[in-house]
Amino acid sequence: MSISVNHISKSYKKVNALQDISFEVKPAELFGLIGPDGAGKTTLFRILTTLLIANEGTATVAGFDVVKEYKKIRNSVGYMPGKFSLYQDLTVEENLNFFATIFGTTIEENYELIKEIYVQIEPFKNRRAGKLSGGMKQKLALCCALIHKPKVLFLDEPTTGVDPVSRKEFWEMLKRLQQKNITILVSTPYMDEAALCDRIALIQDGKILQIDTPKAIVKHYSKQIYNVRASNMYQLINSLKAYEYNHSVYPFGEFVHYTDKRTDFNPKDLIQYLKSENLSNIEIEKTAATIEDTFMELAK
Ligand SMILES: Nc1ncnc2c1ncn2[C@@H]1O[C@H](COP(=O)(O)OP(=O)(O)OP(=O)(O)O)[C@@H](O)[C@H]1O
Repeated sequence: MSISVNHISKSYKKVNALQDISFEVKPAELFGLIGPDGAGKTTLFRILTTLLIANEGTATVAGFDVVKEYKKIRNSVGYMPGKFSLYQDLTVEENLNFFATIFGTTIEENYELIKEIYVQIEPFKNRRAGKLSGGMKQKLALCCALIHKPKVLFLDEPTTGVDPVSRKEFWEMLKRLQQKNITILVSTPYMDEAALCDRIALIQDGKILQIDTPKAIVKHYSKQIYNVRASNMYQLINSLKAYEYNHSVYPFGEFVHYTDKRTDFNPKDLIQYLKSENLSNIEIEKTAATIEDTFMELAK
C-alpha cells in the first residue's frame, strides 16, 4: 500500500478533528477526501506529511512510519497545502529553484515530470508568485511539490478559488501524473470533482462516512430523488420541509431535491399539497442521485 491509515485520532483541546480514521490507498491510485470545511482534511494531510503527530493510531506513507521514519517520508512525498505554499515575493522561477534546492535537486534533473505543467507558466517565469492568477499559482505550487519526483503526492484543496477551466485542466494533469506511477491523495469540497477520483472517502466532523468508487457510492443510494421547482423557491423549500412525508429536502442548483418517506409515493399527491400551499408553476421530475446526494443522506 502507498498510504495506510490505521485508527488515527487527533484532537485540539475540545475539538475532535479526527476520530478513528482508517483507510488505504493503493500504488498509483487517485484517492479523494471529500468533505466540507472543518471536516478534518487538513489535519489528516498534516499527519501524513509528518508535520503533526496523531493522538492515537498509526500510519505509513510509501512504506514508512509517519512518526519513526518521518525523514524518509519527507523525501518521498510532495505536499501542496491549501494555503501559503509559495513565496509571494519570489518569482515563478525562483520559487521552483528554491524548492529544488532544498530537496538537493535541480529543475533540469526532473524537468521531464513537470514539463507539461511548467510550459504553461514559463511565459511568466519572471513574475512574482503573488502576482499570478489563482490557476497559475496552483500550477506553480504543483510544480514545486513535484520537483523532487515524489512517490506520493498530497494535494489539499488544490482547486479552491480556481476558475472552472483551470480546474478541469488541473484534474487532467493529475490523471497524467497517475500514469507516471505517482500515488495521489487529494482533498476537495467540490462534489463534482469526486467523480474524477478512482476511490473516495466521504468525511465529515472527523469521521469517514463511506469509502468506495464514486460509481458504487452513488449506486448504494436507495431512495428516488425528485427535482422540484416552483415560482417561489424560498416558499417551496419551507412547504416541502413542512410536508409530513418528507424524508429529505435541500436546494440543489436550480431545483430542490426531494425524497419521500413512503414507498408508494405518488408525485400527484405532492403537487396537490403544494397547490394548497399557494405555490404555482410546480414542476416535479425524477432525477438520478449524485455524490452530493449520498453525502447529504449519510451526513443527516
Ligand atoms: N490548530 C488548531 N487548533 C484548534 N482547532 C483546530 C486547529 N486546526 C484545526 N482545528 C479544528 O479542527 C477541525 C478540523 O479542521 P481541519 O482544518 O483539519 O479541517 P478541513 O477539512 O481541512 O477544513 P478547512 O478546509 O476549513 O481547513 C475544525 O473544527 C477546526 O476548527
